[in-house]
Amino acid sequence: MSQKTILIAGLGLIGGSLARAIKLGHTDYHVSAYNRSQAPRDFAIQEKIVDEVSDDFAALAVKADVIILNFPVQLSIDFLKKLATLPLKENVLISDSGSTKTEIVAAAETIFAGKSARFIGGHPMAGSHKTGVIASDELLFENAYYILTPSTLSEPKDLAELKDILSNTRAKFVELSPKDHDAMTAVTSHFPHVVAASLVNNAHDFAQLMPFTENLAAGGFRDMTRIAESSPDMWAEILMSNPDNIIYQIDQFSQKLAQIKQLIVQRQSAEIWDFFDQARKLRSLMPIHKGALENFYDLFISVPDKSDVIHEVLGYFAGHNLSIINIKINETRVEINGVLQITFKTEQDQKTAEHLIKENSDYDVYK
Ligand SMILES: NC(=O)C1=CN([C@@H]2O[C@H](COP(=O)(O)OP(=O)(O)OC[C@H]3O[C@@H](n4cnc5c(N)ncnc54)[C@H](O)[C@@H]3O)[C@@H](O)[C@H]2O)C=CC1
Ligand SMILES: O=C(O)C(=O)Cc1ccc(O)cc1
Repeated sequence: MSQKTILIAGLGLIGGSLARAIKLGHTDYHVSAYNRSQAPRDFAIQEKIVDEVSDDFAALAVKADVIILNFPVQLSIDFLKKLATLPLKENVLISDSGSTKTEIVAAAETIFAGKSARFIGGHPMAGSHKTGVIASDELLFENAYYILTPSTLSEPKDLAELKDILSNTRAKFVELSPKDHDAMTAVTSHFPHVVAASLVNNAHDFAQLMPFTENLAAGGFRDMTRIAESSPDMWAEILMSNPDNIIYQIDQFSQKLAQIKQLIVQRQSAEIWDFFDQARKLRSLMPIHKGALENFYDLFISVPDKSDVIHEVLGYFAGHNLSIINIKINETRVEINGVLQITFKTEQDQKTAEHLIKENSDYDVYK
């Protein structure tokens, strides 16, 4: 154990979650936090998320051994520039949590060329559409990938040091080049946010003609658009920071839409079936089915909206000694089925439970 001062700059959802995890994992560390506004600072002290808070970035930065920037991407680059003007500690280790990596790593390499500061880009691949320290959670990154992008300002021992500092996030660390990171996250994160926002805007436009439309949005629309409630500040910056990869995805996607449109125009029902079947098979093979809790096994049960349904389903398992890790019921509405999600520790328990539910009820069960 070593005494270190860790500065969390930006006490929002990500900064707050990192601070919580770091402090819980390393009680010997002094964790300080910069935030421009007072309410998050007061909250963080009250909740014992950090040891010290201030709106004086420079004063905290010069005392820090490790600095993690948790701002919208472009602002983190501005803060890197500020850091370069300060008498920082020798060999200070700097990282960030931004959703794009090429721009910030290139900026750090230029800004700190010839200085002793070390820089490693970071991106925890978990989060929420919510913002702010109030939504922060020390388990936010558990089992999620945490991408680290080394730079010319870092060596393997620096990576090991950063992983140790972040170890209590319980994330899975992966090293990628900034370029590969930005290409891949454009597909799985940045472009889907563009689609979600477009779906909502599209429904709204159509509702100008037929106002009842929005009332008919069901579970599928809700699942596909939750992230449209994300912060516009953050997403505008992400698009500006990774434009070429996102434009490429928009072009690829436009081609896919044009293809399916053509199939519909030509009434090619067999090909349309193949289009959906291919997606269904591919999705079932994607690692997202393991969720954040890799190696845990989920069952999704379509259940009626009644108060004792969890009791009822658990009753089917009586005497089978199944290890259940988590039970969650997604929002249900009167007369509409809800989804009961039960997470098991082993595949065998998942199979047994599936069998028992099918034997005792006519509920649909999915993995
Ligand atoms: N929200 C998410 O799900 C994820 C976000 N990220 C990245 O993490 C970074 C932080 O995002 P969140 O914590 O979600 O956002 P947030 O909105 O919860 O927090 C942003 C922080 O930046 C500060 N800030 C904003 N403008 C400022 C300014 N002009 N001067 C000083 N401070 C300012 C705010 O006070 C706040 O502390 C972003 O770069 C984002 O791309 C990465 C992974 C997941
Ligand atoms: O809300 C969600 O599900 C997200 O997609 C969270 C998220 C947002 C930004 C990132 O860079 C990584 C993860």
